[in-house]
Formats: sequence, C-alpha cells, structure tokens
Amino acid sequence: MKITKDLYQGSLALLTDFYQLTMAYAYWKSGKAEQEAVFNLFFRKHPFQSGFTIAAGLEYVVDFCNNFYFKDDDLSYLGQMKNADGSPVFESTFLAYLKSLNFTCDIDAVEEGTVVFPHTPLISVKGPLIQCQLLETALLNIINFQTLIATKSARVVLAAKGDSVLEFGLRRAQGIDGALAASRASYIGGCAATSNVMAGKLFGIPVSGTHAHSWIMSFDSELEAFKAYADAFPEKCVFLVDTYDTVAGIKNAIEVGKILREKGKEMLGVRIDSGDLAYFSNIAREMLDEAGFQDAQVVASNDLDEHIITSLKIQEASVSVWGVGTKLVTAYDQPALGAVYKLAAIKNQNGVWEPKVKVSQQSIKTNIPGKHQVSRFLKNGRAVADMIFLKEYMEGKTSTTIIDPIDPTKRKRINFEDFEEINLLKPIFRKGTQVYDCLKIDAIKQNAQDNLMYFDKTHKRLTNPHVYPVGLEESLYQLRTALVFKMKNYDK
Ligand SMILES: Nc1ncnc2c1ncn2[C@@H]1O[C@H](COP(=O)(O)OP(=O)(O)OP(=O)(O)O)[C@@H](O)[C@H]1O
Ligand SMILES: O=P(O)(O)OC[C@H]1O[C@H](OP(=O)(O)OP(=O)(O)O)[C@H](O)[C@@H]1O
Ligand SMILES: O=C(O)c1cccnc1
Ligand SMILES: [Mg+2]
Repeated sequence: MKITKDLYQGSLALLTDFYQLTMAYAYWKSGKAEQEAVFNLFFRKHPFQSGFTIAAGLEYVVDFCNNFYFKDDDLSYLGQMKNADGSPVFESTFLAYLKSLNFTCDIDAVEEGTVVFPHTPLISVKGPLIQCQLLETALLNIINFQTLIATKSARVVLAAKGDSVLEFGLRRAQGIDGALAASRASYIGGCAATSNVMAGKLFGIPVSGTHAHSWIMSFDSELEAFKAYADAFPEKCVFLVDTYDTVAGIKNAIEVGKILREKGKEMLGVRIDSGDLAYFSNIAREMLDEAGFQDAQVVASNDLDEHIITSLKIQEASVSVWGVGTKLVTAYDQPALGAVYKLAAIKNQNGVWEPKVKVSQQSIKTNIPGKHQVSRFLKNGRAVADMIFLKEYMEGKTSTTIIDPIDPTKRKRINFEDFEEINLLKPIFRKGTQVYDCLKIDAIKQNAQDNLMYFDKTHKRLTNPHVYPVGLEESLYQLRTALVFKMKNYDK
C-alpha cells in the first residue's frame, strides 16, 4: 500500500515540529546542512510494564521516506511565514534548497514484528544532518504509536492463550489515523481480525463482526430478530444474547440455531456483552453443549483488556473468542510509548566520525554514541541476550562482556562460538534508494509470533516480568563512559 498516496495524497514533509524546520534553516545558514550524521531511534522503557515490545510501523516509515519532498504549496506556506518584524522566517534561497532536496539517507531498521528492548535502536539513520533532522518527528510519530499498539495487542493475545481476539476499537480510537494504524498494529500483535472495514481494505487485514443491540431492538422480539438475521446471514450467525435477559437470549439463539441446522447451516455462536462474563459464558457453554451445539463459540466483549481476560481465564470462563476495543486501540493504561531519536555521531570537517553523547542528570537519558549494530544471541532456539555494539570494535574478538547501560554492575560474558547470532538491524535504504522489500502484513504478524517464541515465558509474563538482558559491548560501554567524563570535564 502507498500510505502517503492512499491515505494522505502525497508527501508528508510538513508533518513535523516547526523547530525541525527552523533548525534545518539554521543548519543550512551555517553551512552544516550536508554534514553527515547518525541518529538512532530507541525507547528507554517497555510500555505497560511489559517484559517485551513488538516493533511496528516500518512500512509507513519506508513510504514516508520514499515520498519525502516539499511540494510547491508546502513551500508557499513556509514562504509566507513572517517574523515579528515582518521579515520572512525562511529566505527564498532556502526554500529553493528545500525544493531541490532529495532523500539520500542510509536507513537500517529492525523488521516489523521483531521483539525489541530498551536502548536498542529500532531505526538508525545516516545522512546529511538536515535530512536526518527533518525525519525525526514523523518517524517517532509512526513508530511510537504502532509499536505501542502492537505490544498491547500481543499482551491481549497472550492472555487469551490461543483463543481468537477480534479488534473492535474503531469507534473509540484516537481519530481516523489513530484507528487505522491501531487496527494494523493490533493485527501485527496477533489479533485475528478487525471490525474496521477501511483497515481491512487498505492493509489486507481480515474483517469480521457480529451485530449490535440496535438490531435486536428494532424488532418486536429478540427471537424475531435472530430469525431475520439468520435469513440474511445463515453462514455468519453470532447472536448477541444480552439485550434483555441473557439466559432467555441463549435459549432464543439455540432455537434459531436448530432452524438453521435443519437448513444445513450451523450457528457460529453467541456473544455476551455485559454482566458477569464468567458466570454467563459458563451458562451459555452448558446450554449450547446440552442442545448439541458443542462447536458454537462463546464470544465475550465489554471493556476487556489483558488483565480482565487473565482473570476470566483463572475463573474458568467458557469464552473462546474475545472482542477487544477501547482498551486495546487507545492503549488505555499507557497512552504513549516514549521512543526518542538522538544524534549519536557526526562526521567532522576532516571526514572523521565523532561519536556524540547528551549527558543527562538521569543516567537513563544519557544516549549511546555511535552507529550501532544489535545482535541477538540464541542458544537452543532461546534468546539469551541482546548486544549493542560498534562494528569497528569487534574485529578479531571471539568473546566479550556486555554491560547493562544503566547499571554497570550487571554484566554477561558472551563467548561467540556458544551462540547463534542474529543481526537485528537490516539495511532498508542506501543513499536514499530502498533496498528492502517490506514484509506483507501476514508475514509481519508471523514474525511477531515467531519472535515471541524465542523468549522464555518469564519475559512474557504480564505482571512483573523477568528482565531480559540487553547490554553494551564492553568497548562501546568504555567509549560512552569516556565521552561522558570528557563532557563533564571529569578527565581534567
Ligand atoms: N467475571 C468477571 N471477572 C472480572 N471482570 C469481569 C467479569 N465479568 C465482567 N467483567 C468486566 O467487568 C466490567 C463490567 O463493566 P460494567 O459494569 O460497565 O458492565 P455491565 O454493567 O456488565 O455492562 P454494560 O454497562 O455494558 O451494560 C467490564 O470491564 C467487564 O469486562
Ligand atoms: O468494550 P470495547 O472493548 O470497547 O469493545 C467494543 C464495544 O463496542 C460495542 O458496544 P458499545 O461499547 O458501543 O456499547 P455498549 O457499551 O452499550 O455495549 C460492543 O458491544 C463492545 O461492548
Ligand atoms: O462486530 C461486533 O460485534 C462489534 C463491532 C464493533 C464494536 N463492537 C462489536
Ligand atoms: Mg461498551
């Protein structure tokens, strides 16, 4: 899908914070626009106190970069901006420069569906400073949201323990794009289908659904309503049984199920959308089984999330399909992922790369300098640690120590020959040309499931998960420490 074309009719270069454009102007003015830089996009903490995060949104990023140019009307808009003294904010030669700007960056990124951890880059961008800077806001906007929702979805799907989860969020999502991107990310995280028809069309996601209380209420009786629905959709009957009295509703569903069966059709199930879902789902299961409808599903909905689903599982509720809306697509308990995009290296006037750190009062906010690679080490098909490293420091090494970026007392010795090593960052663009074929949506979803299989269940526990080790390769750790000391003048 051409996201920019199909959804937004063209380039999204103005989908940025104003300060990116003022910096771009100032870079240009001071002759630094074309100086080469490296920026890394990463987050510092998993969302939802999760033990893992699922990366999502890369296809949007690829499309954004492929369509990164300033249209004439974008430039006219920027051209009419005035300073307080009436002078133009951007001089016309700068606007002409923007018009001629071609995307020429190298981009490496983890594939969508990859399980990722704090501090490791999801995207690394190398290119002219001005271009790297102008990508920041859109990349963060795209990756933060889709990664957040894919992770929430994976948690809900894990809680459902193999049952299907249907995403019902459109009506409560954060606006139109919030809904579309959330449906895409929910599918990546493991939902079986969406109720959002436009997401189905745009992204190739299966769509499904039942019917609402209004359908029942538009008839004189529930039984009449079920019969009429069965006439219209004999193959797709999931009857919503809680409009008036849930037990009576289940009886009516069974009655219409029998009529359908006489015609050679099978009722798919019933949906319960209120009340005690453990109690009513068990009653529904018993009544359906007793009437010979062992294959009929019990669908539950109503403000569900991973925690309520877990509780209902513990209560041995007989639900086999879960409809989850609001709390999934709005990431109800954590509305944003805090990924950031930080300058990590810059090429100086002599053509030498200089690693860069921003020193923070909070050590978690001190970034990791340099152009990173990330390796995942596996043993017997199980991920044991991720290592952030600089390629140039690895030549000839057969073993190393990885060091936790926040707590240097946490370390792990890695003998390379003991492990299978996977490189997580893949080449996506080289000098502005796309060199990567984006995965199809079903392959991304599969990638997420396959990736989760690498991790022990202790990391996937929904509360207080075991922390998976991610460390800086020792020479990168030393580089960072030396740079921090230098910036703080501790080495003087
Ligand atoms: N057995 C259960 N254990 C834990 N949570 C449950 C159980 N049954 C239902 N819930 C959850 O409790 C909440 C009940 O919410 P609420 O009281 O608003 O619904 P309701 O009154 O049953 O239905 P509605 O207001 O939609 O008619 C929902 O989040 C639902 O998912
Ligand atoms: O609860 P969610 O996870 O968001 O799932 C979607 C909800 O949307 C529908 O009803 P709606 O909430 O519009 O009306 P209701 O509260 O009266 O059921 C549906 O019946 C679910 O309850
Ligand atoms: O198809 C459904 O049952 C559905 C769709 C959207 C919201 N709630 C339920
Ligand atoms: Mg509701």
